Amino acid sequence: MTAVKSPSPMMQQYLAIKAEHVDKLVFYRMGDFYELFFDDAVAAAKLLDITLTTRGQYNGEPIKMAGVPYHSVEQYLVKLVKLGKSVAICEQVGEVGANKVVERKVVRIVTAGTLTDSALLEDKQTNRVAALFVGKKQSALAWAALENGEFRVKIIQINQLLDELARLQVSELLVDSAFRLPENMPKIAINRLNHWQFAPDTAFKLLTDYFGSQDLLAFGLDLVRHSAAISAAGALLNYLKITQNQLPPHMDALTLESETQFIALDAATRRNLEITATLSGQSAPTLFSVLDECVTHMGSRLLANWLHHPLRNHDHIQARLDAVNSLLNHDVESISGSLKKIADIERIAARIALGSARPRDLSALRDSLLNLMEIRLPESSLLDTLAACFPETQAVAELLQAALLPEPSVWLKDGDVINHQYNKDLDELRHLQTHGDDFLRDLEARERERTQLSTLKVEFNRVHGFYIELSKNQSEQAPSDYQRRQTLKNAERFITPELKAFEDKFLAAQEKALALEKILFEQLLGSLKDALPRIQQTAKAAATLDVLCSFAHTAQTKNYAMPTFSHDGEIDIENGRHPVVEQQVTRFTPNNTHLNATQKLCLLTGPNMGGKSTYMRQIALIVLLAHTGSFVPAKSAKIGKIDQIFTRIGASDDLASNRSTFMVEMSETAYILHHATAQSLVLMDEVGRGTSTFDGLALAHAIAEHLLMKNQSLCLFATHYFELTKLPEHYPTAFNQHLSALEQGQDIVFLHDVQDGAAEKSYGIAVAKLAGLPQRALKTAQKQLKLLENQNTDRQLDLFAAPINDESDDDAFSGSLVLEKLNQINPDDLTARQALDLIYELKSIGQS
Ligand SMILES: Nc1ncnc2c1ncn2[C@@H]1O[C@H](COP(=O)(O)OP(=O)(O)OP(=O)(O)O)[C@@H](O)[C@H]1O
Repeated sequence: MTAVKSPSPMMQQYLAIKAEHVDKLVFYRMGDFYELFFDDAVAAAKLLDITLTTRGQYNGEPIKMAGVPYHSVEQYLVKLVKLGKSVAICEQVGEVGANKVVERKVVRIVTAGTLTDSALLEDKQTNRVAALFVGKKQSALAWAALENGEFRVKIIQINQLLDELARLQVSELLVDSAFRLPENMPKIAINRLNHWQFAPDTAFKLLTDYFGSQDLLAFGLDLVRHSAAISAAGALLNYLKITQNQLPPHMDALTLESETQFIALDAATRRNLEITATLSGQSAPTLFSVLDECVTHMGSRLLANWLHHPLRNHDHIQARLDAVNSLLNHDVESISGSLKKIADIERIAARIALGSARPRDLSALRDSLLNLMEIRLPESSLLDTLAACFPETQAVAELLQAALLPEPSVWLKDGDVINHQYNKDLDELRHLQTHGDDFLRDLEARERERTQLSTLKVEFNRVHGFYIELSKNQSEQAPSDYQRRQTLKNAERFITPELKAFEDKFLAAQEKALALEKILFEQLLGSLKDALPRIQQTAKAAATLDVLCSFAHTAQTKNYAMPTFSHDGEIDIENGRHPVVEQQVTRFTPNNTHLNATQKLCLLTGPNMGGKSTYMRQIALIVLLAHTGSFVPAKSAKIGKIDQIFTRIGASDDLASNRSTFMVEMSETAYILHHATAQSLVLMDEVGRGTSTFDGLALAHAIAEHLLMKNQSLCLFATHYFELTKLPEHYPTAFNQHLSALEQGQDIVFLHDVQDGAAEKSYGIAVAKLAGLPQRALKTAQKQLKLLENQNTDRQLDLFAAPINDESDDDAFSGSLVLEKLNQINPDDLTARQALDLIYELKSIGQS
């Protein structure tokens, strides 16, 4: 029987650490490498494409091992985090001793949502981690961005989860271990927490301790009404504490977000409008890629956030618009020029908070703060507020100016970070070193004089320290007090007692100086931590200014106009353009849009490729842009109160969740019909086309009617079903428009021009010709079409003749139509004849 050897002390240490981080890959530091063992090694070898080897034995089996060099660890971490893995970084924290295993500790856990290293983060994307709590009565989502101290929570319905994740662009979600994820989850890292980690009492205590308050009422949260929100926020804070090995000190408030703050966009709408990603997942061309003229990464990230969070409050929007307008009349270029010199101080602030800032972070912060103070802004209420932020960090800039060398070393361990005249002791130690040069020159001169040896030099190198060097020829004549230190091919190096004494003093001074610089740097970080709220505020102000300048720049170069707002339900756009498509075509045809109380649902017809989707999206994008405070691609735009934008555009199979095109289409439509209000903007593109013609037509008709009568939203309804163009005859708030095209022989020319009335034909065959369908197939299609048209004149599908079974609903529809009609008239303005006509009209509505 072979005795099983007990694991080595090092392996025992590893196993103990691994036991605490079962679900993570443990990167175990050994000298210049991070090593992974057992299953972690197998997984890492596969994921990172690195060599799998073995080292020693455990339970009689070779231990599998894989490793990555410590100096290039970041590239491996990026890969793993992108694949949704979490990594526990285990460092050597004790002194390396001869006979014992060096002490090691997990110093941080790297997860997708909690990264702060600049090398691991996307420059233009805010990285967020969220925690979901699902309670019996209430559910809540809390989220945080370590890079800027954002910490928020919102009470949500569980079916809104995907919309919220899309809005916040979350990269990591924490859920209860028992939670069943929805089928069509986006590809983000999921980490499961134990149920107890959401316990409201523990969460409440953690949060109140963190904020140093007795309760959370200052944040609008009380334990009875918001226990779900408190659970979610507490679990999240605890997770941050574990991953960062400390409570992040820079989240100074927990904000309870309300439903009414932003225009709501569901996940499908964000996708369809291609705000920050194209439908195929690319980063360009998108609304963001076209608008991003920001010169700082902070600005770009804030712009992306603004585009995903259109405001509802007209005053707040107007403040942004006024600022853009003021900048337009000023020299925007010079402000942008100054902003270009600003570093990513938002992320530097986070690194200061977490104690990982490096010397060059602080010098960049110093230079940025000084530059910001030089910027002069034109007047506007918002710009005045921003301008007032910059001097707030003057004291910080001055402290950094005093404390840091103009160009400090990259690494603190190399010294030369702290400024001269900042600390007396450091100056003295440094003096000893510079003074050392004089001493050496003096020694060299004296020794040459004494020995009369012409090749004698006194020098220093990092490995061998100080030495006196003589050429081979003259080395034999070295005085007796010269002790040999090193023999080279052509020279001998010596040391003397005097030089040795100096070396000891010099090296001690150097060591002391380095140690002192380290202490001073830590102290500096400590003082900066106290100033964090002001630094964060300045960072936010700089980012805001950058976005406003970007808006002004776009307005100027792309000919955008300032939108205006009203309290009515209307969208009135003159010469509107699609911000992205107009950049891609040589000549974009602008179009007008008039949606209001009398024209609520526009039935949009026209040939394929005629520009229907572009036109519909451009309206949504103009509305969205206006609510971010940007000027808009139009000659003018007046927009009423909007609460939500819905889109049902395009047919894409949701293969991941095994839902057919038609199923996706219907569930998105169902969601819209359940949620759209009279203040919503709804875009429907060819609903019903995913099923048979009659089913599709009947559904499209019913959906349009529902939108008209129940939701009463402002709506664009693109369709190929010509039968639907009869709707306006029965519903006065529906109206027809079409995208025009010209037929030249068998060919078709798209004019992309929106005109009143319905399209006369669909031009399907002409478009198919354009797409290169073989002549023979085209001819057959033409014949077939003639046949079908002849048959159909006899059996035209009459949707409006068909009785609707649900009489009560029918009555309600007619009733509301009558009411709507009555609301539109002023009896005093009617002649007797008009009044009589009106009675006939009302009667006919009742009978229809
Ligand atoms: N207003 C416009 N001015 C110039 N070009 C336009 C305009 N609108 C659309 N286009 C061009 O026409 C192309 C087709 O437009 P779009 O996809 O909107 O057509 P569609 O009617 O929705 O087609 P389908 O019914 O096949 O989806 C666009 O990619 C764009 O190049």
